[in-house]
Amino acid sequence: MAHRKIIILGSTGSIGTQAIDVVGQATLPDGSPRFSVSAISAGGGNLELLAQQAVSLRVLAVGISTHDAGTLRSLIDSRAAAAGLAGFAPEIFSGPDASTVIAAWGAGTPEGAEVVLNAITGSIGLAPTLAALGTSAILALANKESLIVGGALVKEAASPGQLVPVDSEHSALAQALRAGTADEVQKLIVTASGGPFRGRSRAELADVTPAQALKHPTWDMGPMVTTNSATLVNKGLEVIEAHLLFDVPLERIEAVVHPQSVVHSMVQFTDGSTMAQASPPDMRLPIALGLGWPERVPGAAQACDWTKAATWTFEPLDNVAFPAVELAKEAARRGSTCPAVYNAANEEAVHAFHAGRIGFLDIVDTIAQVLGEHTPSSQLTLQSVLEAEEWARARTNELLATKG
Ligand SMILES: NC(=O)C1=CN([C@@H]2O[C@H](COP(=O)(O)OP(=O)(O)OC[C@H]3O[C@@H](n4cnc5c(N)ncnc54)[C@H](OP(=O)(O)O)[C@@H]3O)[C@@H](O)[C@H]2O)C=CC1
Ligand SMILES: CC(=O)[C@@H](O)[C@H](O)COP(=O)(O)O
Ligand SMILES: [Mn+2]
Repeated sequence: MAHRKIIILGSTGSIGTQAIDVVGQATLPDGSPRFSVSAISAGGGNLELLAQQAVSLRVLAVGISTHDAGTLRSLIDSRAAAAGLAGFAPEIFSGPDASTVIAAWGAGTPEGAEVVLNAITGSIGLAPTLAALGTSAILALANKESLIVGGALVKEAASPGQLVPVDSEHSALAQALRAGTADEVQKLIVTASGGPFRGRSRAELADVTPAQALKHPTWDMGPMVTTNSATLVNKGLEVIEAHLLFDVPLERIEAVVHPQSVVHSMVQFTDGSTMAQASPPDMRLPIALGLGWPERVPGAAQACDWTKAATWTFEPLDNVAFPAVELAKEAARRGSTCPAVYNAANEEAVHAFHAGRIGFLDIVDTIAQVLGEHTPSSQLTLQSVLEAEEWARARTNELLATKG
């Protein structure tokens, strides 16, 4: 166990702020900090918080995807002065490539990070993911979208053991997979809370509102992933994520509804044994494991309380009301640029839903239509992914303009 320098991309979000919490708590056996943060980045939607993080973590570099470097600098200056840190002046990078620059910040120098946590939301995280994989750092990946849209490109860029999942289900699978060899694995079972609309029929989903979709039953997360949990698109993305991370064929990956979100996923082995990872729903556990991988971080989160009565239930997915998982599997089977189209269409439709332009059912219906119209590129390259995404976003918005 040794001290690790980390970089956090998306530091102001749900995962980013919980990661900073983990960093503040974790110590080495001698009581010294286990982690320190050398650089952070965010979208620029919350400059106050970013400046406060930069000063309290004493980072060496900060990135924002907007062009507000001047505002950020003055916010950092005034917070640093108030904290008695005159002269504190981290490097600031601004503009659309800032997180990509931060992802590789200090690489190859003594200041370089041992772990990069990508906690950006959306497929905009692809370039930072590839940049982090171009260094010798471990990539602790919360930004599932970059793996799904980049597919083989991301896998090829990763050296063995470099890509470590932070997503709760995939962290659970990675832990359960420690119990057996690859040829002993029969199935991966990815659990789903079922979201706020679990149990509803398709007809009963027609009038649900954005506010209702943002009321997740078990997790407190950013708006995109919360909405994706409501449509089950999140589970579709996670089935593809599991397929890519663990090289298990899609037909041997199942999603099952587990409303309590305590069993985070399971591996079924060929002898009939199932290994499950269980803990109360708290992302600090998989975040800490991602930062410390392969070592656990003691005290990262509360364990289950076995002195209290508890019930865990499991039920099959309703693929009629929630066809997003089957659709994701179809996208992954077709391969190439199809998963990128699935994700891009979803990102656009979710924005339209929250803007009140379309209904809830239009989200997955539109993904299906756009995916159906897509001709996958013959070769998966960064260029073909970006082109497919651009086409999918434009086509989605064209279709959505006729709804509402
Ligand atoms: N939240 C959770 O519990 C879980 C999340 N995940 C995954 O983790 C990722 C992050 O989710 P979550 O933390 O909930 O999301 P949030 O919306 O809470 O946070 C997103 C972060 O990304 C930053 N960001 C947005 N756009 C850009 C950009 N162009 N460049 C750089 N940074 C940007 C935001 O900055 P700002 O707002 O300051 O502009 C913010 O810091 C997603 O992929 C999600 O699916 C997976 C499992 C659980
Ligand atoms: C915490 C986490 O990993 C989320 O991705 C979670 O999976 C969302 O819950 P759902 O199971 O409802 O999608
Ligand atoms: Mn998850």
